[in-house]
Amino acid sequence: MSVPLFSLRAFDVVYRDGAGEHPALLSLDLDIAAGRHLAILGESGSGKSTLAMALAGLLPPGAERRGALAAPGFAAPPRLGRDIGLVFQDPSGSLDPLMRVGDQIAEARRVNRGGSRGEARAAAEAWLGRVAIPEPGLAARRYPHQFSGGQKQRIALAAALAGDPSVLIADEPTSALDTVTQHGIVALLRDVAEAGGLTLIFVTHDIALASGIADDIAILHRGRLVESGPASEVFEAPFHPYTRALLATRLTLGMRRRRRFAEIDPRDFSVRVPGEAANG
Ligand SMILES: Nc1ncnc2c1ncn2[C@@H]1O[C@H](COP(=O)(O)OP(=O)(O)OP(=O)(O)O)[C@@H](O)[C@H]1O
Repeated sequence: MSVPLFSLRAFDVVYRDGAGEHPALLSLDLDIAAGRHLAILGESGSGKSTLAMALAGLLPPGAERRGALAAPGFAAPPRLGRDIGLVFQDPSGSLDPLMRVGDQIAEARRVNRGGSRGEARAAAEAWLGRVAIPEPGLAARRYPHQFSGGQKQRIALAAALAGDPSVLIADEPTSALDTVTQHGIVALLRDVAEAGGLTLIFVTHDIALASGIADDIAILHRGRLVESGPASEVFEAPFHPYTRALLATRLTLGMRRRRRFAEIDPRDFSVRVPGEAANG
């Protein structure tokens, strides 16, 4: 790999609160390559969001970092909005309900890239078009509540990209959406990342979505990186028993959601399909 965008070595994150210490990431060694699409995959609580927030420089004050997290692929320390765009699971959390969506995207443009108000407004409408919001000129004058959940996520994406970042971190951006809308958002993320030559870091618990978007995969389990590499290698020749178990659960992806990860026994990584013998 040429110079990685991000490089983590023996990287730990520990949360501390009144109830004690909660290790969220343990001894992570990972290089993230520029221009590729990385899916960070794992079940709930495995540390995916913690890793995404650490990369974005957004760990909360109570989080203690140890080890190294460097950004050698940037000329200067990366800045949120300008170098790194961020979208979350709930687009309402990143959109101001009292502000017209066009103004929000224009503001993100001006704060990060300067220019006149007119230029920023034009950029906002162009972005609304690029994320496939119909009638961008009219849409720009509407408020977030006047859009569907999927449209709001598209608008949040436009705001995240308005500052022309080179990296987009998407933390479970489709979890709150129905399946059809999910696939539309994933296709859009892939398209905008490809068109802009962006590095995409996509956090998900869903193997099917990860396999639809990722060049590279990093799999977390209980705060540890158990496997990482090109998606084709990880999916075709998984090395770690947890990855093999995770892929075995892929058979159940068409089934009810709650079954997906509950079937892996953390003690021996065997896969237990409810009502059947373990096949791990
Ligand atoms: N602010 C916090 N204070 C204390 N513990 C935290 C905090 N944030 C996360 N944790 C703990 O750190 C661990 C990793 O959490 P994290 O949110 O990174 O996992 P995740 O894989 O993104 O999970 P999910 O998919 O459910 O969002 C969990 O045990 C979680 O309870």
